[in-house]
Amino acid sequence: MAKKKPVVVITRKLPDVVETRMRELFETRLNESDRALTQAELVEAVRTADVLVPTVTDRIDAAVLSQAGPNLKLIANFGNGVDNIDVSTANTRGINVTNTPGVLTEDTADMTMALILSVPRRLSSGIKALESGEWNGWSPTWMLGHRIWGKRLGIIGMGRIGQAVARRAKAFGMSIHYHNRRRVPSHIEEELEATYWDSLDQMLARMDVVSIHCPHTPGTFHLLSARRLKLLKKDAYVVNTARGEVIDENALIRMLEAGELAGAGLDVFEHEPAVNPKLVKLDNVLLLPHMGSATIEGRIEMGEKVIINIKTFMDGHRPPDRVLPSML
Ligand SMILES: O=CC(=O)O
Repeated sequence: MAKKKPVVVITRKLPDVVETRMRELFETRLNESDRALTQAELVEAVRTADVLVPTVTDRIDAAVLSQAGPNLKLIANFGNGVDNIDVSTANTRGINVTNTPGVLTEDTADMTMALILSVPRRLSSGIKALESGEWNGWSPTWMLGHRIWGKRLGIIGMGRIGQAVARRAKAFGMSIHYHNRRRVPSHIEEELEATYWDSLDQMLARMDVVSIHCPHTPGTFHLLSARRLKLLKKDAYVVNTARGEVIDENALIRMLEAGELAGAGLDVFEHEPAVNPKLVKLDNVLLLPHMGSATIEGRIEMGEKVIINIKTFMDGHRPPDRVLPSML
């Protein structure tokens, strides 16, 4: 008798090729509407699924997990960050969690580099000025930004994405500095000519641009606190393509409004999808709607990773991208 296919509940619309392959392999339940599920709908999903495929927009907390049916054995996140999932509770309940690392590294690093280049060079203000008809022609003193070449980039979180950003920034003539829980292997430091700062505070005080690449965990919540933001130079820029919660957004806004920071490039926000209207009003910011990994190629590869994780797990093996609470 053929083995029963696992019931896989997918919370959001995924690329067509991914959904087609999922349908071939699993008893797949899709969300045709592409709106985020309500908490009640999520509870219904975990009650009935063998495997849940959530995304960053689904909060799989202890309350949701407490409603999980006996068949739920795997949460295969369509995404790299797993701060949307209570991994410890899942673990205690015998539910495995996987993510999709690696495949969105280069795309997210590209988007980060785009922000690192765009904010100091005032791309957003320039575009607005041109579109509103404000531009009267070239002027020696109009719309001046800051040079990138020769500036110091401070990377917070030197994992895959942090390193990919460092590689790009080095090619643009920036010097690379980083703070990380652990020092990266010396051959990587040498390749990137990167300086390690054990003290985040000391690094912040010296940087021209600071870019965040650590995950959001209880330990990194508001890592860039009001106190730490004040350590930055007045002409420094902050870039965030990681998670909004890593920065105290209200403190950042106050500093940008007061001219105590030169500008910010943000792809993520503390209360997504809400964006603080005060941020939108600022002209020294470039804001993007969480697009860091938004490439067709990347999203298909993320889907392939999800499929491999489910398939491997269902075949009785350890899924390649298993996330353990100790890794966070
Ligand atoms: O932000 C997106 C992800 O973590 O995959």
